Amino acid sequence: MRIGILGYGTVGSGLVDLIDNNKGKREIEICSILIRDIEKYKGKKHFEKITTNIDDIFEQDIDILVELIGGLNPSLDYIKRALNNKIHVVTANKDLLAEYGDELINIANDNEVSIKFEASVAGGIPVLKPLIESLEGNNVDSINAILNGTTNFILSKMYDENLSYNEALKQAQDLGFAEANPDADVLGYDAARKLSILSTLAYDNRVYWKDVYLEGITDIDEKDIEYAKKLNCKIKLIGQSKYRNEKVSAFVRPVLVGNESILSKVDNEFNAVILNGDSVGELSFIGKGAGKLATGSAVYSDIIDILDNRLSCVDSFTRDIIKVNQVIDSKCSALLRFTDYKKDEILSIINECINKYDILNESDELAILVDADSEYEINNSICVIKDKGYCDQINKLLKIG
Ligand SMILES: NC(=O)C1=CN([C@@H]2O[C@H](COP(=O)(O)OP(=O)(O)OC[C@H]3O[C@@H](n4cnc5c(N)ncnc54)[C@H](OP(=O)(O)O)[C@@H]3O)[C@@H](O)[C@H]2O)C=CC1
Ligand SMILES: N[C@@H](CC=O)C(=O)O
Repeated sequence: MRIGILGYGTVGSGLVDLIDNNKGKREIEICSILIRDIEKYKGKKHFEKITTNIDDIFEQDIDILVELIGGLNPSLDYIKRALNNKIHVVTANKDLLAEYGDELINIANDNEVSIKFEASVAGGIPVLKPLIESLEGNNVDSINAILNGTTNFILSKMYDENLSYNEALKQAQDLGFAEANPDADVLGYDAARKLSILSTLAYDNRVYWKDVYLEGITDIDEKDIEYAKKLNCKIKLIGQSKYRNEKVSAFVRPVLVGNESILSKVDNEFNAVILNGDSVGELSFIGKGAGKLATGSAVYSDIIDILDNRLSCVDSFTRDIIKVNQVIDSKCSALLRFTDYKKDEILSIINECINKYDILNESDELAILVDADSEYEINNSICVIKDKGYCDQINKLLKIG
């Protein structure tokens, strides 16, 4: 099997190591590797195969194009060119799948080749293949997940080692976990894209990533961590989606997760995906969600599937986009923090609109934990408090488990 690799960074070099380490077991020939800045790669193995010219890749009569550049451009053009030339594609690029999954699957189908993307969701965890193949006999109705290694790493380091947000982000970047632009990680876009890919496959309807309710971790501060510890919780960037009565609800947001739950035990760059199938029940997948060899492992497995002619069908992306509800319409709890506030007035509104509350702090700021019948109730009381001018700065952090 002759392959061309686009990108020789974290994942590209992880894949090359895996191919070299497995030499003799499998016939995979690296024909050419595309990068931008040749100077950076002097002294690296396979230097003789490195090029900055995309045409060199397509002139090599390759069977598979492996795209590990990231982003939408020029990856989209390169992948389309491969598919239209009847070359299989393997990619780790969730940005592309979330935005153009429908178009790419259609082009692949028209050309009778495969596009595989195991590494695009949850790095090294084999979760798409079980979802596409092994769970065919199920209707999956919920996904609860940690889908971004960088943010999970940052939140773990802030919680366990009292690292500042910036120190932890720098470490995640040095370890190769973060995206080229880490805003995609910390603002939640990356996790939303991954949740949309998982939800599309799980519910066999296209869930568009921009319809997912989205909050990143940039507002999480030391006080949130203190409250989390007080409540026996951790803070995790959770991706959750549910399918009920032909409707989907989906969010990516930082959440207080009870210490007894599986998700609270998933730390650092590890990811977790918990699915519920109507036949099999709950299934949990946990493993490294980012990093060179872990992600390389998922890319390698896609190449082997093509080599062994295991080409599964993923038409879910070509279905109609389904409406996504962004607010939780069932019982829920949240931590509310008020700075510069009128305490009595706020509590009287909370009393009117919300079932139950506990005060956690009323010295330097007001912090209360509320239990409500739905998130609408919580949002409603926040609106009233703001409208009446009792507090401008209100932070809300959902609590689950
Ligand atoms: N890092 C991780 O843990 C994971 C990453 N992914 C995904 O894998 C993909 C690759 O990520 P990662 O390896 O971390 O990225 P890196 O930034 O480490 O590497 C990117 C590589 O692509 C090359 N490249 C970038 N743009 C171009 C271009 N326009 N033309 C030619 N070459 C280009 C870069 O070359 P140069 O150095 O010369 O600029 C570099 O070799 C992304 O889609 C990412 O989201 C998925 C799961 C986990
Ligand atoms: N930046 C991503 C890399 C893997 O998808 C992450 O941190 O999870």
